[in-house]
Amino acid sequence: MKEEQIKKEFAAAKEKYAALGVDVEKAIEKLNNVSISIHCWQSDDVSGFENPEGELTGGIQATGNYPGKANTIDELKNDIEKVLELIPGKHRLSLHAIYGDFGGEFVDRDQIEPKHFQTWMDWAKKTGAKLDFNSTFFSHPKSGNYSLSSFDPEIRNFWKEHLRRCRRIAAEMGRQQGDACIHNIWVHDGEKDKTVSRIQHRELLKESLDEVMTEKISTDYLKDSVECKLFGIGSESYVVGSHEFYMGYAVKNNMLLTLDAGHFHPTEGIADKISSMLLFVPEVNLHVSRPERWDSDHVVILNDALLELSQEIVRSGQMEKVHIGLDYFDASINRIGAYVVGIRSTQKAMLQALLEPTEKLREYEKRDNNFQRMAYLEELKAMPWNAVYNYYCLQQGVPVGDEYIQEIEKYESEVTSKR
Ligand SMILES: C[C@H](O)[C@H](O)[C@@H](O)C(=O)CO
Ligand SMILES: [Mn+2]
Repeated sequence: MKEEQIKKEFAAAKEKYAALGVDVEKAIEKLNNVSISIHCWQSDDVSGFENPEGELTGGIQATGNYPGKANTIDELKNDIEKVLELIPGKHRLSLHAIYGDFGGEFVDRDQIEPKHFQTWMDWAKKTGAKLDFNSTFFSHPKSGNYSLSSFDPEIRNFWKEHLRRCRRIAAEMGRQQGDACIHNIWVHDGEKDKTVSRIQHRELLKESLDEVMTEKISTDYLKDSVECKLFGIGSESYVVGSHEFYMGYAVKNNMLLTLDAGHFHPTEGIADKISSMLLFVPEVNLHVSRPERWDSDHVVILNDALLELSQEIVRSGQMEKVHIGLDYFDASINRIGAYVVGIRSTQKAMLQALLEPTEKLREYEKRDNNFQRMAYLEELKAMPWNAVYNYYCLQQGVPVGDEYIQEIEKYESEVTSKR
């Protein structure tokens, strides 16, 4: 697309939005402050570098076998750098504990230390992408159905030590980057079929978390967030860390709650949860995903669920308290493409929400003018928000419109297809 055309379309869009009382430049500025936490695990189908040939367990599954996955830390870094070149704004990278730089040695989960992530911290400094972190309880011989909530004290101790170390690693990331690292805690524990000892396992999970959390670490460095789930593959009947469990836990302990779009009943969205949770927890962490009939972790696209979620984030007036992270892993398509589409779609949804004349809509709402509210909400769908996004990309020196597709094809033919 020609620069002149992009600017012309932007000028027309700006005028249209101004007529609704919307300041387009302000919306762009706010969008530019939205740092999306990019999940490292789309690049390699959640294999990691601890035991890359091992089985992916914990009730999650990456389906497909598209060539070109990242096999080494360097490949992963290169892929993420390519992604960062193709999207506007400054973003974060979310690492799982199995992605450490273990120097070819096997380092078990109860042995990991900040030093195993120092090369990542150096990379983050160099690229300007801050880090978030995730403890990894799955894909390990000691995590069958249960880890932190196991009846076996040895198993629990092993995972408590893992969690303790992950918190310290995340805190060190936060310290070095001068910005708190969000440490996400997702524990897959659960069972395939009707489970009788539900409360016992939940007591154990609570006990394990409580014990590890006695180590106080400043939220200047570390923000712990707990992620619930309704069911997984092989844990269809019972997941210890359910929504009620972690909502209760986060509220009681004043911690962050992670809402993953794929972790609820198939037709239940997470958008409407934002305004409630912000009243009871200090901040909310999101795992933006796309469940297709189940928690299938499809690439995020610009659909109604994403738009509603973005609207609720913006309308809450507390954008700075909602951390947007991505969580999907599609192994059936070009993985760089999967990242770029998901990130750009998330930004487009956020931009549409930021371009909403919310106060005007609220005025109608207050007066019970619900036809007008509905009509404007419909009209907004056809407003030229994409011209604004194109202009934002131009401003930031990244591909405009569909230009990123060619870039990805080029990277595929020159880099990923040769792996
Ligand atoms: C790999 C991630 O930690 C994982 O996807 C988790 O966040 C999740 O959502 C499990 O379903
Ligand atoms: Mn998740």
